[in-house]
Amino acid sequence: MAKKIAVLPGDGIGPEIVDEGVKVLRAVAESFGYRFAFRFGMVGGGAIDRVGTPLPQETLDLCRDSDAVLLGAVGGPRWDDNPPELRPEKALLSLRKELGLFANLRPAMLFEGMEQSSTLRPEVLKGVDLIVVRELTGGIYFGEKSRERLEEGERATDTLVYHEWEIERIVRRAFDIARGRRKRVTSVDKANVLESSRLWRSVVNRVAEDYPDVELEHMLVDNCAMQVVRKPSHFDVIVTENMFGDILSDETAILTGSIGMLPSASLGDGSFGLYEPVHGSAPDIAGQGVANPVATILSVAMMLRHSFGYEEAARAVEQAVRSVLAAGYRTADLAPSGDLAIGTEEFGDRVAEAVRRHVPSSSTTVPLEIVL
Ligand SMILES: NC(=O)C1=CN([C@@H]2O[C@H](COP(=O)(O)OP(=O)(O)OC[C@H]3O[C@@H](n4cnc5c(N)ncnc54)[C@H](O)[C@@H]3O)[C@@H](O)[C@H]2O)C=CC1
Ligand SMILES: CC(C)CC(=O)C(=O)O
Ligand SMILES: [Mg+2]
Repeated sequence: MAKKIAVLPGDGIGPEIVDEGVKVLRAVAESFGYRFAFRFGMVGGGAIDRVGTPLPQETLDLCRDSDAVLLGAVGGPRWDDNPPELRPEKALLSLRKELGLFANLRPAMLFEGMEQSSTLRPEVLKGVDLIVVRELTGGIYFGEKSRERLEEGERATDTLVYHEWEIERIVRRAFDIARGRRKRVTSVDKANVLESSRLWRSVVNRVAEDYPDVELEHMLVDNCAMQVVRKPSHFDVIVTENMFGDILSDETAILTGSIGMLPSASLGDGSFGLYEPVHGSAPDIAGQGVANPVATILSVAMMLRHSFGYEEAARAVEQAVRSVLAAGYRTADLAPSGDLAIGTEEFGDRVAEAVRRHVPSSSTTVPLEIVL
C-alpha cells in the first residue's frame, strides 16, 4: 500500500524547498521500491488569497486522511497586518492542535566540514549533537489573547497556560528520546519568575524518578540561550515549553551553519507526523532559487523513520546530504562567497542522485512505482 503524504508547500520559499523534498522522496521510491501517494493542499497566505482562510477544511481533511504531512512554511509581509484569524501562521497553530501534534523534535547536528560556515570557533563546535524537544500545542501561543483600547492607549494580553498532563507527556517523550541517545536531559524553564515554569519543574522532577538511568538538570532559559552557543556539546536532549523551544531551536542554527539546515518532526502518540523545516518562509530570498533545501530534505528523512519505519531509507537520505556537502556543494547561505554557491534545485538534484546511487542492503529487484 502506498504511504499517503499530504504536501503543503505554503508561502515564500515553501514551494521551492518542498519541491526538493518531494524529489528526494521520489528517489527513495525508485531506490527502495516504496510507494508514495503525494496529495497537495493549500495552506497559509496563499490559501487566504484563494479561499479566504489560512487552513481550508479540505486541507485539514487531507492531512487527517494521510500517513504524514510535508509542509514548507507559511507567512510573509503581505499578510502581516491581517487580523489574528486571517494570519497564515494561524494555520500552523491550528494544524498542530487539530492533529494532536504535541511533540516537536528539532535536532541540530553538525555535518563534517560545516564548522567553517558557523561563526563559532571549531573547538566550541566539537561534538555538537543535540535535540530540542519542544512542547507544541500549549503555552502562550494558544492561551487567550485580547486587545482593548483604554483611555491611556491600547492594552494587549497573551496568556501562558499549562496543564500538568500536557507537561508530563512531553517530558516523558524527552526522557524516552534521551534513553536512545546520551541519556542526559536539560529541562529549560523560567521557574524563578513564572508559575507555569514552577509547575513544569515539579512535573519534570516527578517524571525523572521513572528514569533513574537518565541524568537530569534544570536550566533557566536565559542562561540556556547563552550556554547553547558557549558550550553546545554539553547538551543532549533539551526539553522545554512552546515559546522557549521555538526561540532556542532557531538559535541552534548558529551551531549547524545555517537555519536552512534544521529539520523538524511534529508528532503525537502514533506514527502520524507533520514534517517541516524549522525556518520560516524567508520572504527576503523567495523566488530566487537560492534557499537551502537541506532542512526540508532532512525532515523527509525524519518522516521516513518516524512515520513509515523506513530506517534504511532515512539513513540513505541523511547520507546523501552528507555526501553532497562533503563534496563541497553549498547553497548561498553556507557559501562564504556567493559565486561558489549552487541553487536550491541543483542541490536537491544532487541529493536525489546520491539517494539513487545508494544500494539497499537487502536489495531485491523492486518495481518502480510512484503513485501521484
Ligand atoms: N514554520 C513556519 O511556517 C514559520 C513561519 N514563519 C514566518 O515566516 C516569515 C518570515 O519570518 P522570519 O522571521 O524572516 O524567519 P525566516 O526563518 O523565514 O528567515 C530568517 C532568515 O533566515 C533565512 N533563511 C530561512 N530559511 C532559509 C533557507 N532555507 N535557506 C537560506 N536562508 C534561509 C532568511 O532568508 C532570513 O534571512 C514570517 O511571516 C514568519 O511568521 C516563521 C517561522 C516559522
Ligand atoms: C506559528 C509559527 C510561525 C511559530 C514558529 O516560529 C515555529 O513553529 O517555528
Ligand atoms: Mg520558529
